[in-house]
Amino acid sequence: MNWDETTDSPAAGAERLVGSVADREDQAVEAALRPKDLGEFIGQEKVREQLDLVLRAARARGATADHVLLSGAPGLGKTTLSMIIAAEMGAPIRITSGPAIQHAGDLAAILSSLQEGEVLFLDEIHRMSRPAEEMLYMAMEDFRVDVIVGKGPGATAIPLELPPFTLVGATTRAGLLPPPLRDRFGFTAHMEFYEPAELERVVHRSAQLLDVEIEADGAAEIAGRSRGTPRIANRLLRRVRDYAQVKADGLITRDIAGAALAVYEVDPRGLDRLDRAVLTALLKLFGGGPVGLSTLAVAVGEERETVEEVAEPFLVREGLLARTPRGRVATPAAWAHLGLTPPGPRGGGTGGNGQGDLFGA
Ligand SMILES: Nc1ncnc2c1ncn2[C@@H]1O[C@H](COP(=O)(O)OP(=O)(O)OP(=O)(O)O)[C@@H](O)[C@H]1O
Repeated sequence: MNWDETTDSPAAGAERLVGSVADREDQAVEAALRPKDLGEFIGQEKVREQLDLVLRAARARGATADHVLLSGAPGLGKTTLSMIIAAEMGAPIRITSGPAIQHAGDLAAILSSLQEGEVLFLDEIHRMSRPAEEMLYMAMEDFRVDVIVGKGPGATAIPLELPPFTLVGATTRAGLLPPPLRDRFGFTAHMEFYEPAELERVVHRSAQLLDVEIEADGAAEIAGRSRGTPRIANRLLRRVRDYAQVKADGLITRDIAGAALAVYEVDPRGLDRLDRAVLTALLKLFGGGPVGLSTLAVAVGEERETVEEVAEPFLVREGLLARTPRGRVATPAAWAHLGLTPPGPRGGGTGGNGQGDLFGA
């Protein structure tokens, strides 16, 4: 699975119950739900094993850990892992992000105030400005930066020694990082979407921390609708908890979880209203495609970008929709998911106009 093509865009994810980007409520409660050490961190076995070796070896040498690059979709635990790295190294952590560092001076200010061994977590590292990025190369390699004082021909570079530190960079798209930056990380970990069984464990753990009673079937129901993402699992758990409190006695069973998530229009596979509207239009109006993106967007009354960036990534990842040079095409799984019969070889079934993009997309 190529996650580069399948991540929700940050702007789009924020307002959906199944969006993978943190909303305000997530930010408020996530701190309480974060695993504190590698042992508590669920799933991502390979990453955990490799990181454990890197950190143990550094500790045994009494050295600062190598720089770490974490790549993967939002909500898979990159921030959590960076905090775990700091905790395992017994080091403080400073958290910032690429978009917050627009000038090299912003980065110089942060770097020059780091303590020895400190972990600097740089989220969305691919969105840093170019001059800051170049300053980071030298800081990562030689623990030194050149601070430029003055402007024009009179400008001078004053070298500044930095204490050894560990940079933990996070990105949703490792492919967007320039190779000189990527090469300066001693350890790169790619985080995959979680398996349903792993998400069940996440739900059980969070339920315990939130003091919510949940049956195994209830946790499985929530996990199956969480799109492989712990952040979404935790968010759905909170909505199901509300429902269980108001409509029942607080205990989350499979039926309660299913009924609660039906209210929020999250279906058993994790598709929401928009995802289903796109699939339904593709199947019912266009016979499963191929149809151009613009036509599909008009048919569901959404912007082209919304369909492309919000709905499609998950549909593609789930194998329900394919992007082909001739347009969007539904897979047999899409017909099955919506309980519809695909048209026969001579254009029977629900039919469709079989046209490409009327709007020239
Ligand atoms: N492996 C895990 N085990 C248990 N909980 C997890 C795990 N990974 C993530 N979580 C939970 O999911 C939530 C989101 O995780 P986190 O903020 O680390 O994601 P992220 O990848 O940094 O997201 P973003 O890219 O948006 O910053 C946290 O509250 C955390 O508790």
